[in-house]
Amino acid sequence: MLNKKLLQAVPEAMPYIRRNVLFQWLSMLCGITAYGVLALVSSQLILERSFTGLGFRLCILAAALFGRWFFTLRAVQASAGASESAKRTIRKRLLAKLASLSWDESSAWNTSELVQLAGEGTEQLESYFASYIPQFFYALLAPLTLFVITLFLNVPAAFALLLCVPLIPVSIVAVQKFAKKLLAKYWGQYTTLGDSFLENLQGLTTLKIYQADQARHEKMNEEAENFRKITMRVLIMQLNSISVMDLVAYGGAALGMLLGILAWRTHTMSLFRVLFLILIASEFFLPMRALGSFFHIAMNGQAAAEKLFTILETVSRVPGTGIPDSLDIEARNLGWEYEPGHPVLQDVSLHIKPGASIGIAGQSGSGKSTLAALIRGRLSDSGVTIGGVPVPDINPAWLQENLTVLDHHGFLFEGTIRDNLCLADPEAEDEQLVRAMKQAGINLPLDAPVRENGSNLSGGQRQRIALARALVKDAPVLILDEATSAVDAQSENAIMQAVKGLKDKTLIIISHRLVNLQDTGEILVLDHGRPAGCASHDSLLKESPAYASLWNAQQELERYGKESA
Ligand SMILES: Nc1ncnc2c1ncn2[C@@H]1O[C@H](COP(=O)(O)OP(=O)(O)OP(=O)(O)O)[C@@H](O)[C@H]1O
Repeated sequence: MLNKKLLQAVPEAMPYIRRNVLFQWLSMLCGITAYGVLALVSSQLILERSFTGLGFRLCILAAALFGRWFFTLRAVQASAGASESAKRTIRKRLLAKLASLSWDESSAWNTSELVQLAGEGTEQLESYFASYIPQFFYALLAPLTLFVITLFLNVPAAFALLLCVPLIPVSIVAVQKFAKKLLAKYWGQYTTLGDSFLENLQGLTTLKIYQADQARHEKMNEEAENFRKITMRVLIMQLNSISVMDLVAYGGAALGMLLGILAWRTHTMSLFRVLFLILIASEFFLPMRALGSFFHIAMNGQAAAEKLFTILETVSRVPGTGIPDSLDIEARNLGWEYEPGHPVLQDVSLHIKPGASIGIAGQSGSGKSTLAALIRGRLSDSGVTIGGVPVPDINPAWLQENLTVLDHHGFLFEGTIRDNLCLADPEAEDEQLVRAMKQAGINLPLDAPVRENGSNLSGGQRQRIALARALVKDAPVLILDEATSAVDAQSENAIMQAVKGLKDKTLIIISHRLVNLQDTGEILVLDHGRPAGCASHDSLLKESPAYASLWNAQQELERYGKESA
């Protein structure tokens, strides 16, 4: 009934949990005192019809009620503390873990699942720490305390009440196995629905263009209906088990009261004792009954926790600490496969000296971006070295400092152009920013507003601002991975001109348009992941049939394009 792993995951919550249990216990003692005074005053009024000492007793009653209110308040505060520390710790650990994973390690989880776990999943764990765990200990402590008190009132009733209490946890354990399976399924459907929703939202324009939105809508309705059904099954299971617990709790309390009344009728118990027993009998069961209701919330939290732990327990690569002493990039007989038995790169060798420029060419799917990802450390393989140090062993901060990548869609954030450029260097002066903009061939004011993802700019403007940002960063190695594939010819020229002007940088340029690679020192040609030549443009035309056929096909296409224009 207790998840040790979860408890150990948030040791910070333990002091709050201990305080919560203590305050609940003190609150219960105050409640018992109040019941005791009530029973005493009532029996006095009934039997003696006298008001002697009533004022004093009422003062004790008021003090006991105040104590109950005060300690309950403190228990609630401790509960809030436990919940806050649990949420903070779990979210921190989750984010730290995700940040420590390499790109290929983290791509095993999709975005919406992670968002759901960090949000809703962690919220559900909050109830586990704030309500379930303290209640678990309190529900053990309370009946034992009441048992000791009841022993002074009536021994058979005390034993009867104590023996009925464990029936509640027994019923909880009985549903636990079934509930666990059901809740795992519930979480599975919840994340699937979240995934579909996010994917459909992101691809809504495409769905509309291809008039596929209606079909997707129906599919999502189907998934939502399945989720509704499983939610109903969870609720039915919870309501049924709560009904069983109610039966045990109130049935047990009634039994205790009955035994007390019978003892009173046979004159073996005073009226005060009977009244006191009647008042406290339900208190025996209420903590266990509350534990039962929290149990269902806790089970939900545990289903989310199972998923959280699969992430937290992922053995991630220890980040490298190496600092290369040169920018010599080398790969010897490099191979890579995303899935076992499906090689994407085989036998690739290259050597890029500092300040050199290299083009990577090949048909779509030939492994160009994969090679770039290996060079920049996004995939954990030690086949590429920089300055003799395998890339995964290099300090990630060093890699980020020295390598900059510009892909086909440089992301722009909401704000101004200045805000976006200053991401690369928060200290950069306006003069430096303007120079980079000029170099990238863009003529817009630094304070020009940028909407989310640059939606108020043209594709060409967006990409040129992204290049300007890369220039502000001024890293010695610049990787362009299809940086011009989504822009107009004018922007493509401006970007390529700017790149050609970067004489002091190591340039790795991946482009489908081979004219963009023509001026690089060397071009590595990939054919289905295998090297098919590495030389200058002119030599490759003669020596590499794969390159020559790519070039000729492109020339043919461009000629056709010009003629038909
Ligand atoms: N994350 C991934 N998981 C599994 N396979 C992948 C992954 N990324 C790429 N691939 C596969 O690896 C192969 C090479 O992909 P890569 O993106 O490196 O090719 P590319 O030459 O850059 O293609 P393009 O020119 O179209 O961008 C493809 O068959 C692709 O399906």
